Amino acid sequence: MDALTVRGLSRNFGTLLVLDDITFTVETGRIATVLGPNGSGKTTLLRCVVGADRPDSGEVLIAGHPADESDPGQRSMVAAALDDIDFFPDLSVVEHLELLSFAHGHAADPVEEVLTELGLDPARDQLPATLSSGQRRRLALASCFVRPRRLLVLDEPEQRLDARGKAWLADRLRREQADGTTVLMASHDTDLIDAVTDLRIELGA
Ligand SMILES: Nc1ncnc2c1ncn2[C@@H]1O[C@H](COP(=O)(O)OP(=O)(O)OP(=O)(O)O)[C@@H](O)[C@H]1O
Repeated sequence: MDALTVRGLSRNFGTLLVLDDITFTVETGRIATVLGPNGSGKTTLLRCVVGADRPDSGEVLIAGHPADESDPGQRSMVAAALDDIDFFPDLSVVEHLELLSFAHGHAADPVEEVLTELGLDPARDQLPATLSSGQRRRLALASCFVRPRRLLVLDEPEQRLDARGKAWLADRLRREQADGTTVLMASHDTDLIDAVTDLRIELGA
């Protein structure tokens, strides 16, 4: 079964044609990376895949079905960390993760494990506004890992991570893959791309 199919997808903003007839398929358990210079449409493509933006033409199929944000079954399959994550200002790090884990009905309770893995345990009681930019990025990634997922969509997940964080990320993505999760990410980090990518999706400038 193909986890993700994008077919003939186009998106323009006014006269600017950002995505021009993009087609690709990602098989289950593969890691696909969207590559391209600044402004080439990587974020726009990921936003169209998760339903945060609508393409002008073309379609997105998730596990063979048209992408539909209002479908609870499909929503529960897709975990995303794009670059516009809003946190609840009055919920601490641990409260955020507990809320997400609970709301998505995760069978296990992975919050403590994920806090430790992401190095967020010392900041567990802090509010988002008091976190460093790297810690906020880690919280965004942690939010994906405390919930069930079959498709993981990440926009430049390496952003703001230190060297150890980047090494962890490559390892984590390989573990996601080993668990049968499909990954679609945009990245500029050649080490990460070379370490994990099965399928390269190149966008022009
Ligand atoms: N809502 C919008 N309205 C107008 N233009 C937009 C909008 N969203 C994106 N764009 C434009 O579309 C183009 C692609 O943007 P996008 O963020 O998808 O690029 P990107 O490949 O992710 O870039 P980067 O590598 O810098 O993150 C840019 O020229 C951007 O200015």
